[in-house]
Amino acid sequence: MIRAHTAADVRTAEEPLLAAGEPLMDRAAFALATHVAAELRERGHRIPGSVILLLVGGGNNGGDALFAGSHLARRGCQVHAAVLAEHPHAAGLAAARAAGVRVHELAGAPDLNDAVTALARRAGVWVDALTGIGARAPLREPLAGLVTALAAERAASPDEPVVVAVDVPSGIGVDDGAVPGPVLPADVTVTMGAAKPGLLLPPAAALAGRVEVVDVGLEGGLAGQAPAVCRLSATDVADLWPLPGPADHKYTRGVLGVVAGSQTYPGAAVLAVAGAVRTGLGMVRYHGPEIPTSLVHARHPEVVTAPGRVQAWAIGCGIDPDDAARAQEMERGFAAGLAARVPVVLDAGGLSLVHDDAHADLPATVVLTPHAGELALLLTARGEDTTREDVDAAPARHARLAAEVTGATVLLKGPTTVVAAPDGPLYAQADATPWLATAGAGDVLAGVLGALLAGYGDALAVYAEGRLAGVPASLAAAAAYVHGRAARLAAGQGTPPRPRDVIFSVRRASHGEDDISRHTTTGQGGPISALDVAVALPAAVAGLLR
Ligand SMILES: NC(=O)C1=CN([C@@H]2O[C@H](COP(=O)(O)OP(=O)(O)OC[C@H]3O[C@@H](n4cnc5c(N)ncnc54)[C@H](OP(=O)(O)O)[C@@H]3O)[C@@H](O)[C@H]2O)[C@@H](O)CC1
Ligand SMILES: [K+]
Repeated sequence: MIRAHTAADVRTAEEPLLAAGEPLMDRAAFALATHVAAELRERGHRIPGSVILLLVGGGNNGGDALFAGSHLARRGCQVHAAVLAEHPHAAGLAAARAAGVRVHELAGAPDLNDAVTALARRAGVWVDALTGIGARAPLREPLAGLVTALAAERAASPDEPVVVAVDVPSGIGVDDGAVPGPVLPADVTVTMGAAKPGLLLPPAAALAGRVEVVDVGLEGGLAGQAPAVCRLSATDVADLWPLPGPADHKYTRGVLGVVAGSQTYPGAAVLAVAGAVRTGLGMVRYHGPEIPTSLVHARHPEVVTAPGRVQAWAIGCGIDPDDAARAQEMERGFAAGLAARVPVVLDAGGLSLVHDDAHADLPATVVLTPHAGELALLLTARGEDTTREDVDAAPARHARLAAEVTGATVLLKGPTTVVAAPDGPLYAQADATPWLATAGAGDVLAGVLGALLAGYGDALAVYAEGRLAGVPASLAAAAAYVHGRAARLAAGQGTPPRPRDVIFSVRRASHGEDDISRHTTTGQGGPISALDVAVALPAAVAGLLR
């Protein structure tokens, strides 16, 4: 699991180490230099003679780059430092000069953008060390204008330079993933001590490139701090998976009640049921009108239509809330779920059930699965005026707000899926493929999540007593992971990345570098349908349980 910690938590963890004289910046700088060298090697460049440009701000983030630059200069690189602050890190500057780094003091220069762009044109690697966790986004002028000019220069450059961000791409919201102003998109972000929330959360995460976490010795200090954002890996999902035992039967494995599909949108029923059945559970009880029922039975003869006890509900896929009969059926299922205190997934039309506060203060075992537009509608209906654009600009904040307003857990669908409960960490899962943006994919996800929740059976009913606090959110993140993994398999793109907590350990003198966002199989993949995703689910689950 990747655990991302806020800037404040990182500072709290580093304080006693700095007071004890631990050389945190040396570790950070050495790892940064090693990663820059690795990028050069990976692109087939020799390290001696390579031209590197450091973009140096006035804080310790700039200090990291200056010390790293001195290592690289000693390895024969031609290193230029564009120093953009009046008072850069003094020791870093001295070390850089001593090692032969060419220092260009450009703070206050009238032709700043031209001067830096001219240096940038000659360099194969740009190291973005303008600001790190000590800065408040957005970047101020003149750095904002400079970053805009460099981003344009890079986009126009025929042999794209590699951009390595130090700790975070300068200008992102470190704690919330916001992008309130210009940011130079990075190929790699080398982050110190722990991942930061903005490296996992949309929209900033998309500007961080591959994220490398450097162990500088903070893990002890961070162990007592709850992470702000988590990302599950295959191992975490496998640990959460409800495995059937020899004594299990269909009722103990979990029964899911599904209220999905309508005469107008019958296919949604098939997809939601397929998602559930192929994720694995004891049984599905389907509640719907004639056409969707016969389609469901044609594909899944094992599905039962008789009413009876269930351990979870999935409600709303393919249902127009204006369809009075279907709306009544949704309400019946929801009320039954709440009364029995079993988990309920509300998707698509089912979200209308929480547009008013008739069901105020829901338990976190109710999981809402909106996309950005549906979340904006829900928040607006609950008195928090919100547009789709607002949600896109700050997905995590709005998912958390919806969780606080309703009490429910919220899984906000998107290229990176964000899960928020009223408390506890956020989850940010980026396991899927752009091919998954296709009709019906959300119906399959509702089925996957319903099956997982049903698999926990009545255990989740005690959630109200707090024994399994946080489990609905982690199961929602696990559902997003498996859904994404199945989509990648279906699209021929292999499995999602395998994140690890610490990738590069300087203190352990490890040279076993890896990264947290490189996929095991690359390639563009190919188109998929929602049904393809459902079909790939058993293989996706089997692969992760191996
Ligand atoms: N965690 C760890 O283990 C380790 C962390 N380390 C490193 O320390 C970094 C944190 O360093 P830090 O605290 O010195 O702050 P930093 O990010 O350089 O920013 C301050 C500078 O930015 C400027 N500035 C601020 N806002 C701005 C804006 N909107 N727009 C423009 N400028 C703005 C501000 O100027 P001022 O506002 O003061 O005029 C000042 O010059 C951290 O990210 C990591 O890289 C390693 O060295 C050791 C191990
Ligand atoms: K930076």
